[in-house]
Amino acid sequence: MSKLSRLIGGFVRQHSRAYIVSGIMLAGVATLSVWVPRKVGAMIDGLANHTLSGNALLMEIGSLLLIGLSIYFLRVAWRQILYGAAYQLGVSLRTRLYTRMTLQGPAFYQRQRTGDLMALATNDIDAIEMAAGEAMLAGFDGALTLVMVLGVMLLGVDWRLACIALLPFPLMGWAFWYISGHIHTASTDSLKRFSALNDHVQETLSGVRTLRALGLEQRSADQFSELASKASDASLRAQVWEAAYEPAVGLTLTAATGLTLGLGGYLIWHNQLTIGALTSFTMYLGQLIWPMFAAGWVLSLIERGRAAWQRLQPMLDAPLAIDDHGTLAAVPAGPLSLRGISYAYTGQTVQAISDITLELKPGQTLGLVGPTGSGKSTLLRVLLRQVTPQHGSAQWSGHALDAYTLQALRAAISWVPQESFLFSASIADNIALARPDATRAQIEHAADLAAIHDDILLFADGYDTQVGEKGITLSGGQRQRVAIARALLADNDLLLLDDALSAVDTGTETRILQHLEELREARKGRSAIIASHRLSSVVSADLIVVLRDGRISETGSHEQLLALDGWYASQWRYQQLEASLDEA
Ligand SMILES: Nc1ncnc2c1ncn2[C@@H]1O[C@H](COP(=O)(O)OP(=O)(O)OP(=O)(O)O)[C@@H](O)[C@H]1O
Repeated sequence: MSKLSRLIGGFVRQHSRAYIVSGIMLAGVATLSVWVPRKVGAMIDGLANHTLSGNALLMEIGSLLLIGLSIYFLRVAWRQILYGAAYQLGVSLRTRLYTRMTLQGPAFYQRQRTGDLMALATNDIDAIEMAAGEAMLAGFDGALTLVMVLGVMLLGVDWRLACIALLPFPLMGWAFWYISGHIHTASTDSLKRFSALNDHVQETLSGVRTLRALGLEQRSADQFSELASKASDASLRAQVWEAAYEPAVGLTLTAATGLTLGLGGYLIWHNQLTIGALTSFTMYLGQLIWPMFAAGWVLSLIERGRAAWQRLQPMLDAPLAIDDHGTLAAVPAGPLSLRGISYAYTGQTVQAISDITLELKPGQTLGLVGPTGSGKSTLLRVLLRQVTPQHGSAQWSGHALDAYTLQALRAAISWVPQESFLFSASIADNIALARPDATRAQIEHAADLAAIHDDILLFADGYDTQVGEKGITLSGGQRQRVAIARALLADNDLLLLDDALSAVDTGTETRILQHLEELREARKGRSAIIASHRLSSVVSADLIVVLRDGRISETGSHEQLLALDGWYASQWRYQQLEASLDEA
């Protein structure tokens, strides 16, 4: 696993200018800060010895004020420059994660929880950003101040005082090491618990109607409250450990001050040290507070960043569920041919589809029917390359499906799944999703073919009606027809309908199917695969394939299958009877 330091190192190199400029400003701040106690010490000695005139004293005070102002402005400037750069790391990590997530296939999302991924994109990346910005600079600032202050204490004031003052520091080093280990564990736990909380919120919001319908609001609220208190406990544990730095610093500095005053008093008593020098020295000791706190703070930011990076990196590096090494950038017209295709989902011993062999010529329509769970959707997923079959070969126009780039393959297919997703946008924009340049007339034509045009006109804003999260809710059947309109507008070579008419009444279904047929007549070469429970959807298909337990059990035209008197024929009779009862 690559380390956080490597990630940050690469980032610092990339933004070296910002880091160098901030570093120089910080060095300026440190130099000015170190100068102050020496000036104050000299002033005190001057006052004590009556060698400082009133004018000189005013000048000294003025120059101290000037130094204070310069320190203030330099601090503001370096923070702005540095954070501007550090936020870029957040942007770049978020973009990397987002891009990776858009490329991942269903297998990846089956393993990951949405709330967790959202937490990674927000909370965890924030923690890494802090490690690259705040921690880097506070670390540099603290280290520089420490070296300069120690240097001045040792060489500029009194080496004996410096040596005695440093005695308690190794103990503080040990305490820091011990605390940071606990912070790492507590931070990992806290990030995980925040993810779980996020996940619960996401799932509740998606399934809020089901929750309400089943009267599970209270149970869900209780679960939320439990997760929230666990998340807050975990966060508190991390904070408690972080707070432990402060007493360690306080104790060390108190011990150092005590030792300094003891030795300082002795040296003054024996005329080996001036009062001004002891004042400077204790001021320098005070200046060590910041590097000490910085060290604690930096350690905790780095541990949080490391914990976040350990969670984020596997997501960024997770191999794509579907490899995309094809080179052909377009799918030419030609037959689709499957030979002995078998596929079992990850972790499943039973194959979802077994030994599927079939051929679809350009312009043909294939009907795919079978009981629920018989493998219809899985077969369509193979064509979309959402899953990779373990056995057999799938070719389109003479090339294996994986010889095409995923982009090319999917651009040649219009897929309408069982549950279509509508984005938070207008109906027109939802239909034009695959063809944003489509004119309103083209959009309306596609909607007309999908038998949704009249429904849309009934909405107050017509095609501009907002749907999705912030808009109106379409009925299941309306949603399916908007999705079909979307697919028809895309006008690709192969149309896959996966039970896409299940929520539409039979009359509307017949109208849509008729439109599809007219469309295929008008545009030669367009093929379609219609997977459906309802046999009326596939009656006029050129070839109907019946799947049972993942295997092809019957094939033929509607008439041939009726003559075969197998599953198809008995299902047909049953569905016809059901339809006539419905009409009666
Ligand atoms: N992601 C998955 N992981 C594991 N098993 C799966 C997954 N998706 C589907 N299956 C299993 O594969 C088999 C075929 O499912 P598939 O969805 O292809 O059937 P289907 O014919 O489309 O069913 P339906 O008509 O109910 O939509 C079923 O046994 C199903 O439980």
